[in-house]
This record gives sequence, structure tokens and C-alpha cells, in this order.
Amino acid sequence: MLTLPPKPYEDNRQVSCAEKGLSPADEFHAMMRKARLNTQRENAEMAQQLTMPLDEFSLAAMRTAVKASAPESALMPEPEPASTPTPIATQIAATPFSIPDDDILFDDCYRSVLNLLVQQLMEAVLVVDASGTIQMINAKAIELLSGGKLGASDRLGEPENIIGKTWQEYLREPQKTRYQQMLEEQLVSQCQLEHAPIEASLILAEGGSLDVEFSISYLSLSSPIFAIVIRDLTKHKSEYQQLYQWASTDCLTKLANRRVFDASLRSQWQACTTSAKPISVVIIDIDHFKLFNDKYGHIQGDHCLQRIANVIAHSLPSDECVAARYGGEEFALILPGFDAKQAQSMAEYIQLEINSLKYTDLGLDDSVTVSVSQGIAAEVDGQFRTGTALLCAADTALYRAKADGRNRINLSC
Ligand SMILES: Nc1nc2c(ncn2[C@@H]2O[C@H](COP(=O)(O)OP(=O)(O)OP(=O)(O)O)[C@@H](O)[C@H]2O)c(=O)[nH]1
Repeated sequence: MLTLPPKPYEDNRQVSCAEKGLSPADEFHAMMRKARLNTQRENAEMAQQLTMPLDEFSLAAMRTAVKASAPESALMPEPEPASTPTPIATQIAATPFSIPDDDILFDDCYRSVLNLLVQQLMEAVLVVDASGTIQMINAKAIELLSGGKLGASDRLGEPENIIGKTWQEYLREPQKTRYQQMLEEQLVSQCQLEHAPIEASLILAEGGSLDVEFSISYLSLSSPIFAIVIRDLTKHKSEYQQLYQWASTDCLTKLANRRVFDASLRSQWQACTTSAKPISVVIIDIDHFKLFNDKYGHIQGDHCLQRIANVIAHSLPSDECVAARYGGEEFALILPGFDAKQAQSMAEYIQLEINSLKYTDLGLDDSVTVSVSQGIAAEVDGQFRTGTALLCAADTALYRAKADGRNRINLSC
């Protein structure tokens, strides 16, 4: 934030601009008028207090912005190429303050200071006019728009190649159309275009796209300009994907977990019953798995669970169907659109596939096989009131399959 030196009042008391009823912009205006009365040497002395170095990139961006917006008399002289960074003080001292006595004075000074700030910010920032034309851009924003692939000598890395283009050119749909609409609405309603961070996908100069979020801040000048701050979301998105995967899948079998199963059953039940489609649930439980663990150990037991989960996952006929690990050695399927007969066929296929699995590659005997028991419940014409009731019926059917001798399928009636 620009901090202005306090002005002594007649009684020598230091009074803040708020106390005087002045906005920071008024105060800045007043200071610039006073600055006009100072000699250039006095300006240089004031500027000497600023020691921040300004690199060549910042100077190039600043010159471009000033050229685009300032009248002839306000143009900065082109500095000689310097081998060491030019102190900001030298640049300010070399900038003539004898520009016209009206709002242009305020605008041009404001723009120059704004451009200096933009160049120094760590965030990717660009400044656009009311039509979206880019007027200022910092190195971070150029790097971002080029997909981070710029070399030091790359022409794309020069602000001249971006200033003058429109910000919309970099936006993918639907944000491009949305932004255009916001611009048009703003012109009609004369209201300020401001926006909290929104997600968007950028079209990169080198091809490809980049997930970002950007915010828009309105800056009040004689003609409005807007500061756009862009943040790269690539890292956040990949972390989110990773977390989402951990929160929704079973880490051993990679099937959906119980949470996803319950949510899917609710939504699929709703969708199927509303559209009068059948829906079936199958619960699959490994037979005598405790014996398997006791005989071959838990590590082999884990491999067995993974193998069976793999068979179940590959048996699903469509993306709408869900296979989940429901408990320790228990799996469950949601089969939208499946009536009892179709669910029975599916269960029979799974039973045969699991029965024929071999475990010789795990060092077990060729004779070792595993079986499963399955319970099915199908909702066809209103026998169940909820998805949970359907699931309970499948569980009861599974219980009967176990009681009837295992390695069998029982259909709820
Ligand atoms: N290796 C391994 N074993 C598990 C896992 N989760 C549960 N189990 C085992 O699964 C077994 C389940 O035993 P029970 O509930 O008695 O069922 P069962 O032996 O399969 O007998 P029935 O279901 O009646 O046929 C227990 O030994 C658990 O330790 C797991 O993630 N890995």
C-alpha cells in the first residue's frame, strides 16, 4: 500500500487524511500537485530514500505501459542499458513531473506507481482496461501464461508481446463467454467489475492449458482499469485428486469404499425409482476366509482379497454400476437397471470366475480355490420402500446362502 507522508497542519499537529476528511486518493492528488512545485532536485532527494532495485524486465514493462497511456510530455526517457540493476530512485528522479495540471496528472502518476508495484509483486498480476486489453503485466504472469516454459531469451517473455492483447484470449470456455458478458453488463450498468477468485482454465501461449483461479479488482481512474491476480491451481488440483481418491476408495482393493457405496445407493435408488427402472443389489462374502488367513497368513489373505476384487471390478457391465468393499471380506454391487434375473446372471458369472482363480503364483498349491456366497435383492415394482431396505434384503439373502452350505447365490423373495 502506498503510504503518504503526513502533512503538518498550522498548529504543527500531524493529522491523518481520515481526520481531514480526505480519501487516500485525494491525499495523493494533493501531494502530486505539491510535487509539481518542487524542483526536480527535491524530487530526486525524496526518491533517494527508496532503495529498491528495479530489474530490466520491470523497466521494460513500465516503459511499455507508460507509452501506452501517457501523453508525449509524460514519457520517461529510455534509460541506457545498465549492467547492474538501476535503483528505483534514479528512475523516479529521471521522470519529469511537469505534466499537465488536470486528471491526466493523477492518472499517469497512479499508473506509473501501479506498474512499479505490479512488477514487484510475487503474485501473477496483469492490469487490463474496460475492454479487457492488457496494459501491464509482471514477470510472474508472463511465466504463467507461457506455461512456465520460457527461456531468458524467449521473445514470449517480453511484456511487449502480451501488452495490447485481450485477457479474454487466454480464457477457455465457459469462462471466456462469462467474462465477456461481465464486461458488457458493466458497460451497460456502469457498475464496477469486481470478482472474488473464480476457477478457470487458461489457454497457454505454448499450447495446452492451465487450471487457475483469478480475481478482478476495480481501480478507479478517469477511465477504469482492473487488476487481475492469477493463481496456478495445478498443485492444489493434484493434491485434491489424491485426497479425493484416498477418501473414496479402499486402499487394499482399490474398489469404492463404504462411504461411496452408501452415497451411490441413495442417488441410484432415487434415479431408478423416479424413472421406474429396476435396481438390484448383490452382497458377496468370501467363504471361510478366516481359515484361508489362518492357513496361509494375512499377507496371502490380502493378495486373495485383491484378486477377488479385481474379478468383481472387471465384471461390471457399465460405469453406472458400483462395486465396493463393504467390509473385511465382503463386497457389494449396485446394479441400476438390473432386474432379479439379470442380477442373478451377473452373480453366477462372478461365482465361476472366482472359483476358477489360481494362487500358484503366490506359492500356494494348485488345488487351493476360494468360493463366495452371494445374496441378491431386486426392486422392480415397488416391493421396497428405500435403498437401505433393499440392501437389508440382500444381506438376509446372503445369510441364507451361507446357511444353505456356501458357494451359492440366494435371491431375496
Ligand atoms: N488378510 C485379510 N484378512 C481380513 C481382512 N479383513 C478381514 N479379514 C479376515 O476375514 C475373516 C472373516 O472371518 P469370519 O467373519 O469368521 O468369516 P469367514 O471365516 O469368511 O466365514 P464365513 O463368512 O462364515 O464363511 C477374519 O479372519 C478377518 O481377519 C483384510 O483386510 N485382510
